Amino acid sequence: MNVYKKLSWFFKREWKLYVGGVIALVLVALMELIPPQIIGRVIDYITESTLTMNTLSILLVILIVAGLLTYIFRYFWRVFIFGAAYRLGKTLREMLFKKYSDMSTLFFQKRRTGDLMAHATNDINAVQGTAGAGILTIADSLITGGAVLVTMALTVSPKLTLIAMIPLPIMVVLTSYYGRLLNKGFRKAQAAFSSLNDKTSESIAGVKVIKTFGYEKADEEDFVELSEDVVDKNLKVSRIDALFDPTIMAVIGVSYFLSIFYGAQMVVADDITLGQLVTFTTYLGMMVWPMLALGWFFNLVQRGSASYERIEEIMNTKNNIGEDYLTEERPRGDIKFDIKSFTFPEEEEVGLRDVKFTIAEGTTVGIVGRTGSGKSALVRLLLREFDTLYANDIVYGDYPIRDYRIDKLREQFGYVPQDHFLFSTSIRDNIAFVNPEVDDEVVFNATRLAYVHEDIERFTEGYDTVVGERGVSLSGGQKQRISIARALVADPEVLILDDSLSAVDAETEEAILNNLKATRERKTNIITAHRMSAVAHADLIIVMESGTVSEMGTHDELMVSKGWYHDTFKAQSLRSALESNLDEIVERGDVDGTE
Ligand SMILES: Nc1ncnc2c1ncn2[C@@H]1O[C@H](COP(=O)(O)OP(=O)(O)OP(=O)(O)O)[C@@H](O)[C@H]1O
Repeated sequence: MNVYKKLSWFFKREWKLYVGGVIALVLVALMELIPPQIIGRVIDYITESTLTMNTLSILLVILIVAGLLTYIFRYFWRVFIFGAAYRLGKTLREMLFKKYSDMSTLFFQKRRTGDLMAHATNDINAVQGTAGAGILTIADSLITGGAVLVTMALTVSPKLTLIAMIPLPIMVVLTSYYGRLLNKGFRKAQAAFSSLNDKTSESIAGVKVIKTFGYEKADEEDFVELSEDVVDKNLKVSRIDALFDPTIMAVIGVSYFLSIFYGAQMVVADDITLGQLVTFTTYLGMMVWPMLALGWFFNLVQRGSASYERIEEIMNTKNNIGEDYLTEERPRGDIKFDIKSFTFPEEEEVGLRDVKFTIAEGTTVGIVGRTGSGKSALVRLLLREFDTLYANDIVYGDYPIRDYRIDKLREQFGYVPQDHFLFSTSIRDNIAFVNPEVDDEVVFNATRLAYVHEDIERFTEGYDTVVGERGVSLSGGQKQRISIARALVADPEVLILDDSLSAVDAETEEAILNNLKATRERKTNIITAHRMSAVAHADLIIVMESGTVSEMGTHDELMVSKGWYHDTFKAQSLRSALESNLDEIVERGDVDGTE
C-alpha cells in the first residue's frame, strides 16, 4: 500500500479525474443492483400468480434503462481512471528522462543502458497499472462488493449475509500473503528483463565486432541464456499469480455452499421467500468480480511497488556534480590548472598529481604524452565530469570552475571527444546540433574549416544524408571532421579537440590546423594529440607522463631541452619523411610493388 502513499502527490494533482472515476463506478454499482431485484420479484409474482403484462413491461423498461446507464457510466470511469494513469506514466517518464539528462557521465558509466531503458518502459508500465487498474480494482471491489453486501443484508437477510461472508477473511489473508511473495518475484523478473534489454542493445551496438570475430553463435547463446532467465523468473511470478484466482473461487464456492445450505433452511422455515433466495444467490454471483478484483488489487500493488522502488532508486541517486554556484557570471579569461591530486571515482591510486599550468585566454595549448598519461582526464576535469574528487582547483577567469553555473561553464566550450558520437539524423542536423536554426552558411563555414565540406557534397543527398543506424556509414575520419564542424558552429570561446585528428591523414590534419589558426586567432584552443605535428604550432605544449606534467614549453623550447617531446617529434618526423619518400619512389615506378 506504501506505493499509494508515495504516489499521493500525483493523486492530489489529478484528484478530479479520480473522483469523477469513482463516482461513475458507484453509479455502475448501483445500476447493477437492479437486475437481481427484478429477477426475484418476477419469480415471486409468478409463484404468487400475480404477474401481469403491465408489471412485466414496467420491470423490463427499468432493466433496459439500468443497462443503458451502466453502459454510459462504465465508459466514463474507464476514461477518467485509465486516463489519469496514462498521465502518471507520462509524468514519470518525463521525470526519469530529466534525471537521466541531468546526471553526470559517471552515472552512465556505472549503469547499464538496458537497465535504464527498462526503468523507462516496463517499470513505468507497472506503476501505471497501480494507478489505473489498481485504483479500479480496489474501488470496484469496495463499491460493488459493499453495495451488493448491503443490499443482500437489507433486502434478503442480514443473518444469511453474515454466514455467506464467513470465508472472506481467509481470502484477504491469503491474497495479501501471495502479494508479498509476488513483490520479491516481480523485482527479480524486472531485473532479469533489464539484463536482457542490456544484452540486446549491446549486441546491436557491437554487431560489427561480433561479426568480425565470428562470435554470432556464442552471442546468440548468451542471449538465449538471458532470455531463459527472464522466462524462468516470470514463470515463478506466474506460479504465484496462478494462486490468486483458485483461492478466490474456492472461497466463493464455500460462500455459495453456506448460503444455499442455510438459505434453503430459512425458506423452509418461511424466514425468506424462494424469490429472495434466488436474489441472494444472484447477488452472491455478483460478488465473484469484486473478490477477484481484490486479489488483483494486491497483485497490482505489489508489482507497482517493486517497480516504483526501482525507479525511486534512480531518482534518489545523487548527481556527483555539485549544483551550487557562486556566480551567475559567464566565465572569461585565463584557465589555471592547479591540481595537487585527483583520484578517479572508486579508484585507490591517484590519477593526476601536481598538475600546474596556465592556458592564457586566446592562446592554443597542446597536450601530448603516452597513451594513458592523463591527457583526457585533464580535459574531463575542466568540463566538470568529475567534480569533488580533487584537491586544489581549476580557476577559469575570476572563479574556480565549480563556482560557475554548470550550463554557463559548459557553454564556453566546443568539445570534440575522443569517442565522437553522431546522432541518427541528417549531417546538417548533426552539425547544427546546438542551434538548429543556424544559417546554412554558418554550417558550410564550419565544415569548410573542418575540411569535410567537399566529402559531404559528394554524397547523393549532400547535407541531408542521414548518418548512423538509419543511414549511411561514414568513415572514421569523416565522422571526426563532422564532430569538429559541430563544435565549430557555435564559435566557442574554448575549442577542445581531444585526440580529434587521429583518424585523418597528416595533410588533412595540417589543413584543418591552418584553418583553425587563421579563424580562431583570439580564441582559446586546447588540443590533445598523439602526433606531435598537431601541437607543434601551439603557444604552449604540456607533456603528460603518468598523470603529471613532465615537460612544458613551446615547440622550440622543448626541442632544446631534448626530452620525450624532442625524441617523439624527431621519430615521427623521420617516419613521415620516410613514408612520403617511399610513396614518391613507388609512384615513380622505381620499386616493383610485387617484388
Ligand atoms: N573513469 C575512470 N575511472 C578510472 N580510471 C580511469 C577513468 N578514466 C580514465 N582512467 C584511467 O586514467 C588514466 C588516464 O586516462 P586518460 O584517458 O586521461 O589518458 P590519455 O592520456 O587521454 O590516454 P589516450 O591517449 O590513450 O587517450 C588511464 O590509466 C585510464 O585507464
